Amino acid sequence: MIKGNLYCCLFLNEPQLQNFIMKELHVHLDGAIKPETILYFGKKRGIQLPANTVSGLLQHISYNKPLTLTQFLDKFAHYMPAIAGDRDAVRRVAYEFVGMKAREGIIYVEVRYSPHLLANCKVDPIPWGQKEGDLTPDEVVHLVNQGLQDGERDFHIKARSILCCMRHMPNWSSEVVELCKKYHNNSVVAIDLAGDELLKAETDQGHRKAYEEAERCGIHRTVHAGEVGPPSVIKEAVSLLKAERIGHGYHVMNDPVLYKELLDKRMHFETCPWSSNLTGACDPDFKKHPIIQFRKDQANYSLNTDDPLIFNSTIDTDYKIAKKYMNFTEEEFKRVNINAAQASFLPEREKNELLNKLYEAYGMAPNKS
Ligand SMILES: O=c1[nH]cnc2c1ncn2[C@H]1C[C@H](O)[C@@H](CO)O1
Repeated sequence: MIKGNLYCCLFLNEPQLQNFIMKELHVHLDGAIKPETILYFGKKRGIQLPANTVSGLLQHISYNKPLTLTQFLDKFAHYMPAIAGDRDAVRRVAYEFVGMKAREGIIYVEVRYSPHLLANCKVDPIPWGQKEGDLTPDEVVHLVNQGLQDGERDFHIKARSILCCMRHMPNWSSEVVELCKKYHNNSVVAIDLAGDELLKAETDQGHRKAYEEAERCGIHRTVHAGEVGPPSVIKEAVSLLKAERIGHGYHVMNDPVLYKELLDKRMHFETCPWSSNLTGACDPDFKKHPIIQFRKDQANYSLNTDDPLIFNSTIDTDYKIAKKYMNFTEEEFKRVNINAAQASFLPEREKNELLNKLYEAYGMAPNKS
């Protein structure tokens, strides 16, 4: 599956893009659903959607001019009622996700989601205005695992998952960490904290306790921080929540001392160029993007899609932006993917296997990044 010489075709059309093998660490399962699947389950379950064609639905869900993070987060409410609470839908979304990523040329992906936002039972409040049903957050994780594992078998790539706590729901977080423990290395590799980071000045006690428990039990940790929020959110993620990676993290640039400290520590930043434009996280002029500074400083970062359904994108969109506006070279794309492999939350042996695949595919000697 892995082709020897990969890069020359990167910016041509999609089938050739597969020749460049990539890793993706920051993508939301509920932001990466096929519109056809939303329509199918909406119709099957008699759930009203804003439109009944793919293009009509996309007009409501996806967009291409910057909004705020809060406005972006509101998009999920348009379609999640069609998927949440349905066993077949949850499993199918996970399965199709793996196929989608395999077609993009991704060989390893860590996909994240909130089990509570897909459930309709044993979750308080029940999300998306659903009636109470019998799908618990625990069973959601089981179903997503099945979908991901079936996808791995059929599409021949590796897919692992990260369970999200949600900033506005600190009462869900203790169960999130328990689910991480229960399904540790059965697809689930880490915990995340997602949602609107501007909600509160300080991270809620519920999240803190969950992260403490995660650290105690050897569960890997990433946190959305400094996407739209100030560097203090990143500081807190690192010092209090013991984050090993930072989701986005662009606003670290506003605190040069913290930035230097995290560069020295080799902290990994999961950057998402197109997302950062559409959520209003960064200046819309890509030539002023913090990723350019990351590149200059040879920081530890990766390139990711975040929510490709809503941003109407694939990983190719983000790579094209990096090449066109940020002067990315072949060497930098390789480095970014090696960074992603090294920062992945896989057990050491599997991580090394993947790294070796990359070195081989990129024509590099092992341990040279
Ligand atoms: O870019 C993001 N920042 C913060 N939260 C996000 C972003 N993209 C998606 N989410 C939220 C909405 C999803 O429902 C949730 C779990 O995937 O995570």
